[in-house]
Amino acid sequence: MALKTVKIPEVQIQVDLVHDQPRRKVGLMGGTFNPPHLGHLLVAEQVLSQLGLDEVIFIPDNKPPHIDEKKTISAQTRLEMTKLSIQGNPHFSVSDIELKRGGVSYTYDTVQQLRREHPENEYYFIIGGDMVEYLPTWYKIDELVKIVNFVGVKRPGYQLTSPYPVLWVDVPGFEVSSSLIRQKVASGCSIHYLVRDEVADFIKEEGLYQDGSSL
Ligand SMILES: Nc1ncnc2c1ncn2[C@@H]1O[C@H](COP(=O)(O)OP(=O)(O)OP(=O)(O)O)[C@@H](O)[C@H]1O
Ligand SMILES: O=C(O)c1ccc[n+]([C@@H]2O[C@H](COP(=O)([O-])O)[C@@H](O)[C@H]2O)c1
Repeated sequence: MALKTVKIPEVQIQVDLVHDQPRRKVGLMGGTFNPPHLGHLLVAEQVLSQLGLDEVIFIPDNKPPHIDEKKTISAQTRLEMTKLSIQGNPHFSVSDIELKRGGVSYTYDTVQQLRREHPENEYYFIIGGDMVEYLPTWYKIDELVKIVNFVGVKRPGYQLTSPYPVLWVDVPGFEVSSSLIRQKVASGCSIHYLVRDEVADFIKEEGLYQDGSSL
């Protein structure tokens, strides 16, 4: 059989690299993490697996919008403890985006910045059930709900309705909080099994929370 070479005219194909790829589902776990405890890890892991997220990024705030700053230790120290807390989980990471930006850490600013840097991602902001009733007070909340999915983690004793769309996730209740950890350290009580060993060691080595001034 005789073969003939045929010249095909050049065709220009434009591929939309952003929207032709499946969007990555990224969870954001914002917090003061003063200190990070096993409740944070339990919640992040459950949300990751129940919603089929690709990863969860822990974001320690620089200046929390609604917390008395005097009770908070340095952002750098909280960042360091958060890194220790997530060690070994390939789906977890820690971002210093709010520390680098400085000032009060509004979630709207953080999500906008992340969307600019990673337009391929779809974001899920994880909040404890205790936070949901305060959503109406958040900075630029009407715009924020349009660019992020809020995931509410059911926490016993807190209101489970919100004027804004919230994706509710059932997580076994584990009533640990950073305030409880600070109280236990100040009163010389064990925090074993409430925080990662690495975090407990760090708190001890640095002498954090011992004088009760951060209660
Ligand atoms: N045990 C828990 N179960 C479910 N969600 C939690 C739990 N602890 C904290 N969260 C949620 O994790 C996020 C970050 O919390 P944060 O760092 O302020 O810790 P916290 O334990 O609530 O701190 P504090 O006791 O100092 O108020 C918030 O959305 C909070 O509601
Ligand atoms: O943007 C806001 O107005 C806003 C108000 C309250 C809380 N947040 C964020 O919610 C996360 C949990 O807050 P907190 O106070 O429980 O540590 C943390 O990332 C905060 O920056 C954000």
